[in-house]
Parts: sequence; structure tokens; C-alpha cells
Amino acid sequence: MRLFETMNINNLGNLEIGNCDTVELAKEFGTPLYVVDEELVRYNCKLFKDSFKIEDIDTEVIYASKAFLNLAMCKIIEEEGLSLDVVSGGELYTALKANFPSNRIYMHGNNKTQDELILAIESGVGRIVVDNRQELELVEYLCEELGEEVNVLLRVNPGIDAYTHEYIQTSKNDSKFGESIYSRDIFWIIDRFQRSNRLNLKGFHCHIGSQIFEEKSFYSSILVMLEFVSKIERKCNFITEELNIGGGFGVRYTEEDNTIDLKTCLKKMILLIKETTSNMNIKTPKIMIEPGRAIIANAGITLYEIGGTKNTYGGKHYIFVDGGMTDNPRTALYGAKYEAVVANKINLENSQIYTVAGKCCESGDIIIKDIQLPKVEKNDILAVFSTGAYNYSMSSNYNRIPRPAVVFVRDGEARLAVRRETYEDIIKNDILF
Ligand SMILES: Cc1ncc(COP(=O)(O)O)c(C=O)c1O
Ligand SMILES: N[C@@H](CCCC[NH3+])C(=O)O
Repeated sequence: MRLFETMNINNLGNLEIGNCDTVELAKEFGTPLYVVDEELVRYNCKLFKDSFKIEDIDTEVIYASKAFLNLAMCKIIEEEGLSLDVVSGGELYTALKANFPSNRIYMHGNNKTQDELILAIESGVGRIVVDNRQELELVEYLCEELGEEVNVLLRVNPGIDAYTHEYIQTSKNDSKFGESIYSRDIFWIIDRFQRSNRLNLKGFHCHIGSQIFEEKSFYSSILVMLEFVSKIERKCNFITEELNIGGGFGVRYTEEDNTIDLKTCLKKMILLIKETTSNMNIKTPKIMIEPGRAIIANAGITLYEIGGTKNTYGGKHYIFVDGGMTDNPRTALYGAKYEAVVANKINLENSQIYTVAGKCCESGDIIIKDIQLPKVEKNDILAVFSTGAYNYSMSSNYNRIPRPAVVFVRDGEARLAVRRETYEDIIKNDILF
């Protein structure tokens, strides 16, 4: 089993993360428990910041907060000097409550409500990423009403068919996101922005999908987008000041995943931009990228207590954990694959193939389909790796199961970042009549 750099095995044979014994964490904070390795989050932020830069080009790294967000995470992102992509009023509110600098916030969404837009405008977010022409009219109208001006990017769809799960592709020609760069109206839309007194169009945003391993998808997207930038300059006399090329960098969940060498890929991307803009004889815009998963996925693990096992008549060996699709819906949703260890038996030989099932009333409530583990017993602690992204943020209260707590670990210290939900939390908005 491959451990991450900041994990190790202590002399009790238990898994440690951030120098904290995971078995002790489970005892202290209860299970299921999301554990985040703060050192690794900070390392990942630095890797992006340091690799995605080059002389003469202005760059910015924006953390896509949909992957994992809470007040503590906002603080880390701010301290590491990244900006923040929010996609809803709730994400924006979280960032504002954490005192995240509003001018470093990018407000996304394909169907922002009026209330969300008002909150974004009034709190002075850095950029509103306008999804479509109707939204252009709405943002302009709201700015008129509020007497404000806003800097905006237009989300466009470059029509890149990135190789990933179809649910997380975002840039096929029939995607719900953005306006197609091939649309006949695109020039009209840009012209419309230019005529606006309230909306200051700075440039464009695109994002081709998530969990992408094929580097060439990123390079193709850059080339297509720069071609578009050049065309817009010729046709609309519009100089693109900013170009956000999105996130989507794939991470390793299991040995099957051949991850991208991020440092090399980021360097290649920026060099390609420099070279292409120079060849096209266009001004190089400021370039932004928007990683979510690659910042947080591998920094998170989930600890579960094993409640029991079951061998079915059909020959399956189940392990039952005290969470499930409520804290990690990705297996049920995308057939995602995970690796795990028995945290208190990490030195023992694997002896059995198990299926890890949750406690929801749903046959698809599976966390891991087939995994080799040592013989497990009731009360063992299972540590599932790489659950930092799109687990906590996509968790639910299905079956009225309270959401787990989140702790950040670093240098042997564990800090509670999100309290475990209680049954009282579950009914707090219910009205009995
Ligand atoms: C607009 C936008 N930006 C950034 C991201 C982050 O993607 P990832 O977590 O794959 O890096 C997403 C999610 O796919 C997105 O929709
Ligand atoms: N939720 C997806 C990623 C969606 C990315 C957001 N556009 C996942 O878990 O893989």
C-alpha cells in the first residue's frame, strides 16, 4: 500500500497522518471523520503557485472551493495567496464570513439567482463570471439598481471533449455551461458587453471538465482559446486582458490512475501560452487557473469504524462502515475507486477481498467495490484515502444521518474545523404542525 509523504506507520502499527495517530483521532473525534492534512494542502497550493508562473506574464491561481470549503479552509487558501472560485451564495457567504478578501473572489454559476448576484455585487467580488447572455442582462440591471459597476469574465465553451467521466465533462458542445465560442451570437454578446456602462468585460473563462489525465486536453483548450482571443480582437476590436483556463487536473485515487506530472504540465501550459501569443502577435493576457481537486483530494482521508462483516450466499465479503454514500457519494455517482487500509492493522498481511458498504438503505451504498485487506473485525478503523475533494462538499443527510466532523492535522496537532452534526441539527429546520 502506497502511503502519502505526510503519512507514516507508528510503533503501534497504526496509521499516522500529520503525525497524528488515526486510531486516536477516531477515539477523540468519533467516526466517520474527515481528516485533512494541512501540510499537504499548503504544499499543493505552493506547487501550483510556484509552477504556474513565468517572467512577463501575470498569473493567478484560484482554488475551486466546490471541492472542499469551510471557514478554516478559506483561511489556509488566503494565507497561501490563492484566490477563490465560488459557485453559490453559500460558498460566497462562507468566504465572506472567513474574511476572505472579496476582490480575490470569482463568482461562478450557470444560474445565479438575483439574491446571489446582489450579494456578490454588494460584497465587491473581484469578478463575476457571467455564464450567458440572459445573465448579462440581469447583472447589468442589478448594477443599475444598486448604482454599481462590476468587472466580469464571460464563461465560454471551447467545445473540448476531455476524456473523463461524462458527468464531469463541462465543455462538450451541448454542455450547460457558458456560451459556445462557435455560436453565431458570440460577437454580438461581446459587443453588448462593450456597450455596457456597468459591466467591465475583462476577458474569458473556460473549464473543460474534472479529473482529467490527458494533458493534451489542457493544451488543446489553450490553443483553441487563444485562437478565439485573437479572433475576438480582429472581429470585435476587443483586447482580452484576462483568460481563465479553469481547473480539472486529475489526481491519483488508485494505482490504476496515471497522474499528470503537475509541475511539468503547468510549465508546459504557460510556455505554450507565451509562445502562441507571441506567434499570433497578440498581447498575452493575464492567465488564471482554477484547480480544486488537485489541491485537496489527496490531503483528505476518511476514518470509519467497522461495525461488522457479512459473507453473502453469493460469495461477497462485506465490511460495514458507520458512514457511506452520505459522506462519500462518488462511488455511487461515478463508479469512483478508492484505496484504504485498516488503520490499526497496517502491518498485517492482506488476506481477503472485501466490499466496503455503508449504512444507508441503498444497495448502491458502496465506498469500495473490491479491496484486499487484512482480516477485519468489529471496531477496527478503516482509513479511506484521497477523500479530500468532493466528499465533504457533496455530503448529505440521506436517511437523516448527521454529517461527520472535519479535523485538520499538522505536526501532531489536530484541530476541529467542522463540528459533527447532531440529531438536533438534523431537525433544526423542521416544523411540526
Ligand atoms: C468552473 C470550474 N472551475 C474549476 C473547477 C475545478 O475542477 P477540479 O476540481 O477538477 O480542479 C470546476 C469543477 O469541475 C469548475 O466547474
Ligand atoms: N463532483 C465531481 C467533480 C465536479 C467538478 C465540478 N464542476 C467529482 O466528485 O468528481
